[in-house]
Amino acid sequence: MTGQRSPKDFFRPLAVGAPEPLREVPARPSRAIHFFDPSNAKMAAKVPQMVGTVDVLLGNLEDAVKADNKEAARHGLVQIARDTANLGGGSGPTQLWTRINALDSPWVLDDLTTLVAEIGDQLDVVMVPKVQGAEDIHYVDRLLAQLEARAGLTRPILVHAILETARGVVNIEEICGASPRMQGLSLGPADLAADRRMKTTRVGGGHPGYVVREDPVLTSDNVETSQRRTYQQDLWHYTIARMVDACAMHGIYPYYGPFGDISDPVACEDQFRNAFLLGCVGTWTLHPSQIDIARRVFSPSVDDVRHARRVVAAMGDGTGAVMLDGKMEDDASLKQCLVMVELAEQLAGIDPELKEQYDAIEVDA
Ligand SMILES: CC(=O)SCCNC(=O)CCNC(=O)[C@H](O)C(C)(C)COP(=O)(O)OP(=O)(O)OC[C@H]1O[C@@H](n2cnc3c(N)ncnc32)[C@H](O)[C@@H]1OP(=O)(O)O
Ligand SMILES: CC(=O)C(=O)O
Ligand SMILES: [Mg+2]
Repeated sequence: MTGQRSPKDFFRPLAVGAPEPLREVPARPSRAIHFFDPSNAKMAAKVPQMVGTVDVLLGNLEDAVKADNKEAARHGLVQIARDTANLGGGSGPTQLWTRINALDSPWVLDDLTTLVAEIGDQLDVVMVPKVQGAEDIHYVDRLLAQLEARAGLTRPILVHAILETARGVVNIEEICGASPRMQGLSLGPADLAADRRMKTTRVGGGHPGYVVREDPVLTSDNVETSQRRTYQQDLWHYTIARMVDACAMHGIYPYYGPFGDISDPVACEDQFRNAFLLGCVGTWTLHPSQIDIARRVFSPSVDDVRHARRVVAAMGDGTGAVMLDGKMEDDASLKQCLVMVELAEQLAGIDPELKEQYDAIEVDA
């Protein structure tokens, strides 16, 4: 593809002295990417006690941080990273991510130069907003390599793109494949809606006007018998499905994004669950009350793990077909069950409560 590195150069460091790019993106649990504003003293004070209770803590520097607080947020994040034990750095229970300012903003260069120099060894992933195409990832890729080399880092910092422009959606495959640093994609429903000129005013979630109406039921005299029901549809289905395919193709991870109606945990849970079922590995949490929802939704249920283990056991060498509870299982349903079993094992490795629940599962023949 034009502008892409040749296969032989794809995994070469982009600066002398920069760490070797990873061949495979580590599958680290990231059910909840919890956003906080490092310039908000009350939020910042809560961060140390959140380590170990949430998979990812993300210091947000972009939208939702007031322009006057941009520098305070950047320096606040450096301070928090330095002062908080077991936060980020490629191991430990909670990863440290940041969302930098947009690439055309006056703040982004200082965001990257400061953060990589000061806390690059702790920073696991840099989230880049409003990514339009591979050229944005190439810019960040080279700059990170130069800064990593200067800071003497031995582990590459990964990059996550937010899909929040129509052009970004159109270029989704080239964005995912632009660099071995690419860790994943998140949906940016608020900016994306504005860029597409959608007629919504929300941050993620459904809309009561986006419906399908059932056909009229007529009597033999051609009179309508009852009111026709409507069914609300998911505004984000198309975009999430594209993200899942593009990410799966490139071996990276898709995430839902923000659900702005903090006061509606039920609808929040539904949106998160749709994303989980379609293939997303996690979501953002904007408020502490959303963390438990994300953790619950993006961890396979005990019933699903029990069923998956039963299929694995029944399928023996993994070939052929068997009947379980009146249903046919074969190589393909086994593969789905293995996705569930592997995710459960991975999560049990970092979540003692889940480990206890999964360990207690008894699988009958
Ligand atoms: C479209 C996008 O770009 S989405 C991404 C950008 N947006 C964000 O990052 C938003 C992050 N979240 C927030 O700013 C806040 O949660 C808000 C503005 C939504 C609500 O904040 P508040 O009105 O303070 O909520 P609330 O009163 O319920 O907070 C309860 C407590 O939780 C704290 N809290 C709220 N949000 C967070 C958070 N994200 N992380 C840690 N603590 C938090 C509050 O400081 C408050 O602390 P206190 O008990 O010591 O007073
Ligand atoms: C997530 C985000 O930044 C947006 O929805 O615009
Ligand atoms: Mg946005």
